[in-house]
Amino acid sequence: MAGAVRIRGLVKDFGPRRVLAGLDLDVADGEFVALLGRSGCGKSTLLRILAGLDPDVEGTFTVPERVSVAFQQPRLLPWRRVWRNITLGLRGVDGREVAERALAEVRLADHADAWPLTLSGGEAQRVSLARALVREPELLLLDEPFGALDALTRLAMHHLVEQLWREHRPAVLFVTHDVDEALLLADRVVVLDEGRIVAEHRVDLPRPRRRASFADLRSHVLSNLGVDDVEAA
Ligand SMILES: Nc1ncnc2c1ncn2[C@@H]1O[C@H](COP(=O)(O)OP(=O)(O)OP(=O)(O)O)[C@@H](O)[C@H]1O
Repeated sequence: MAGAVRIRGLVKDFGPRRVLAGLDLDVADGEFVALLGRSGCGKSTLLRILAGLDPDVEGTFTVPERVSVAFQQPRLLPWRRVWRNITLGLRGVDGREVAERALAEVRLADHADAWPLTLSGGEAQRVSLARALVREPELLLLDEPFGALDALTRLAMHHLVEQLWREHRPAVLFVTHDVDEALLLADRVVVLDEGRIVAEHRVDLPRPRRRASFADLRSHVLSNLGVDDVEAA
């Protein structure tokens, strides 16, 4: 297989500020990769570039044909019902039926006719995931999708994302600040700093994972991020 993502020597400048400095990264078909790094290190910039939202770069990258994105804020259109938000831009399909199927997958089967402003944060984020899924992405770009959610809703979303990934098997590039979240979900954790990948860790643990199973790896990743693991023994 050609691989889902291949990035070589990617450089991105905002004026005099170099945000990506010759970044290389591969993501295999169906692989779940978490991208960690300090605030402002260029994670969202990288995702925006891969999503085709910022063509002004140097270097090369290839992504598959079907790429979907979900952001920290669900970005639903408040004047369209939930099902219309999901199918917006999809052509040649029975939108209602496709939306209902996707909503059932994110456990919101009875919310097709709801208005976005009546949804909780977790529900809106699940609609955002459904909208990403109906495009049957080969690559799913998730930019801190649970960053704005409370801890319990986050836990439920971890299970849901893992299950959806298992069923659909897109490659995933998942930006998060949460090391535990990365180790719970990803096949590989990569750490970005100074515009390049500075460390990577394969997470060879069976799923579903427990936090206790990755305590050592957690300390290691945190030290790559320049943070002491206060929970370490
Ligand atoms: N459109 C823009 N114009 C100018 N500078 C920008 C623009 N977008 C991002 N930047 C700068 O590029 C750097 C990287 O931003 P980016 O949003 O990619 O970081 P991040 O790693 O996703 O941060 P966070 O974890 O806080 O979301 C930051 O210094 C930011 O200020």
